[in-house]
Amino acid sequence: MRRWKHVFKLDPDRDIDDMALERICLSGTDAVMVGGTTGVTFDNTVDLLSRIRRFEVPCVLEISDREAIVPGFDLYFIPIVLNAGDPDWIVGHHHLAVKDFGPMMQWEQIVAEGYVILNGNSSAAKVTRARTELDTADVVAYGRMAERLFRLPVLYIEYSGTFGDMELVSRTASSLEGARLFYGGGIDGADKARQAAEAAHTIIVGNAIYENLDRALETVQAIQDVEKGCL
Ligand SMILES: CC(C)=CCC/C(C)=C/CC/C(C)=C/CC/C(C)=C/CC/C(C)=C/CC/C(C)=C/CC/C(C)=C/COP(=O)(O)OP(=O)(O)O
Ligand SMILES: O=P(O)(O)OC[C@@H](O)CO
Ligand SMILES: [Mg+2]
Repeated sequence: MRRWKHVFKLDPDRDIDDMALERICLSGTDAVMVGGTTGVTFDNTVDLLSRIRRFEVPCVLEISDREAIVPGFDLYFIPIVLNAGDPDWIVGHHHLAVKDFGPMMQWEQIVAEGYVILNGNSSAAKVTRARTELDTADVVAYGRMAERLFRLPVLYIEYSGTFGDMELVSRTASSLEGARLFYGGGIDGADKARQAAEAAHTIIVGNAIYENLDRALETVQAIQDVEKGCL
């Protein structure tokens, strides 16, 4: 996970045909993450996992619903929304899930993500009642809390559905000393992928898969170009 530069996020609540799924899984992306804010069920998650498992790409579940925790993923990513207005999305659902699953959890498969949600119009912001009116200093402070207070391995800056402020992302990444900065939101092609990859450690491409697959696939090569430029 610490070496991932590019991840595709597939939503179990959205349709993807076999050909498109094959192109995603064979694209050269570092991993496929399964997740979404609404409409994620046990059944649609099992279905997507079994289709992805025809390929060798690492496959992780980002849990957003306790009813849709499916065995068989390589890793489980657990969002903790640091700027949630409703504490259930910081510790509440997690507490109930650990109460149910605690005895059978393989903790080495668990990756906790400190989320900061910055697009107030996104489903994730609405569900968690996120306080999105934040400036760079606020987000840097959340980053320091994530890695220093809570020892989280990942800070996820989430602009889901819109392309964010890369200056803010870059300054936050620079302030982290060990945690990885994941950036997701509005990466719809190579140009935005390059900008995001210059600011963050790992970029996540979601909606573009469903909106323009060819352009979404170009983001993988764009990351490789940024990497070569850094050598
Ligand atoms: C045997 C077995 C199965 C063992 C498994 C054990 C295991 C892994 C247990 C897990 C225990 C645990 C701590 C679970 C957490 C439970 C939980 C529900 C936590 C809350 C997560 C959370 C804060 C969700 C809020 C929403 C959110 C941040 C979702 C993340 C994904 C996201 C933002 C997607 C974007 O959504 P999208 O649908 O694309 O949005 P748009 O419509 O805007 O595009
Ligand atoms: O869907 P987009 O806007 O690409 O965002 C990706 C991801 O961060 C969503 O959780
Ligand atoms: Mg989405």
